[in-house]
Amino acid sequence: MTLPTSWTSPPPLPDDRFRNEALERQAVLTKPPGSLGRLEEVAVELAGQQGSGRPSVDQVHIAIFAGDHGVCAEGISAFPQEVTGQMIANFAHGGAAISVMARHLDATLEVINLGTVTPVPDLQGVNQLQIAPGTANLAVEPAMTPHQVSAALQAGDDVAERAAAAGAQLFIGGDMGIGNTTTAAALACALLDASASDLAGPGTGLDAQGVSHKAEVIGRALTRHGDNRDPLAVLGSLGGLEIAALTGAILGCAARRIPVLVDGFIVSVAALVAVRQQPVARQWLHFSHRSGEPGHNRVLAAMEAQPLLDLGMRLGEGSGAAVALPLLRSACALHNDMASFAGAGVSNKEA
Ligand SMILES: O=C(O)c1ccc[n+]([C@@H]2O[C@H](COP(=O)([O-])O)[C@@H](O)[C@H]2O)c1
Ligand SMILES: Cc1cc2nc[nH]c2cc1C
Repeated sequence: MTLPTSWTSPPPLPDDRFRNEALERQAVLTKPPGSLGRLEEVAVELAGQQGSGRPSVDQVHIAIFAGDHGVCAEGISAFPQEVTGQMIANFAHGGAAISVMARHLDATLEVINLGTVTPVPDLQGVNQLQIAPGTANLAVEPAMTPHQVSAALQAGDDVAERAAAAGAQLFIGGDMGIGNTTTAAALACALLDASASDLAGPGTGLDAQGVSHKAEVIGRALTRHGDNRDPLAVLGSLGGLEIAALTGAILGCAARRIPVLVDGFIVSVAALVAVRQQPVARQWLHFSHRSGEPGHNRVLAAMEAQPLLDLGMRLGEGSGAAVALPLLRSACALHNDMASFAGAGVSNKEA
């Protein structure tokens, strides 16, 4: 399998000097130490990641990765497969949740169609790659060929390259793919040695009977796959085109020193594949929200991730990350612009 050239060595580490300086600055700002809670940690991590004394997430690059899933043949989603292609058009026309949020946040938005079952017309802002007309049915055969995995990883890395060239200070990846909660759950089961019933959830809205059928389909896929735990082998066997591209984008951002704000269940599973492939990539990740999809908890725990928000969102598209972005902006503004005890003439804590 050919891997993106940005992966020839492990990702760099964030810059400890800027991280430590940011910690020292937090200690002298006019507030009791720690009183801004997680916002302090966010600013300190961003300072180290950006190698800057004034962290900023004004310039944000959002990319939505879309693809179809052969496992839909097993009846595992509440929605029909053609919605994937229809939603790509909705992203381009500005009517999807992430389209609204990208405008609201003044972020760049691009859409990458990795491969749909129904053809999608040429649309402005949509990069049509069509690596395959969706994946194969992972319950009966490997979802992707090694060539397809390579092409999808490279597509993600290309997005990271574009984000870097545009001067992005933060990257948000989103997903769109009917059936991809089955795919993501299967991937997570294989990587975490979890059982299908632990990680199968309602996705777009299955009832309890639908969820138990979905767990049975995932169980069949896991039996077929066997016990190979190599992250890219698992990705090829049980993954999706958009999930592979997200993995490529996350590792591509880490390689280029761009912090990533991780969205919900599907993007977190792509991040898990990335972290299993290159553990240092974890140091470039911020976690935005806890999805309503129940399997998300296990995936977050495996990366020791504490998401910022828990709003019961389960949309995908990068929407949870977009909703959390203002928290990162607040963290930066407070870190950069608050007065120090000495500067404001405020007495510090008693020694
Ligand atoms: O990211 C999440 O947390 C999430 C949770 C549930 C559903 N989704 C979205 O819903 C679609 C997949 O759901 P399903 O039921 O078709 O597997 C896909 O387009 C995802 O973006 C996303
Ligand atoms: C309408 C719709 C929008 C979505 N956005 C992400 N996943 C989705 C699934 C559906 C069904």
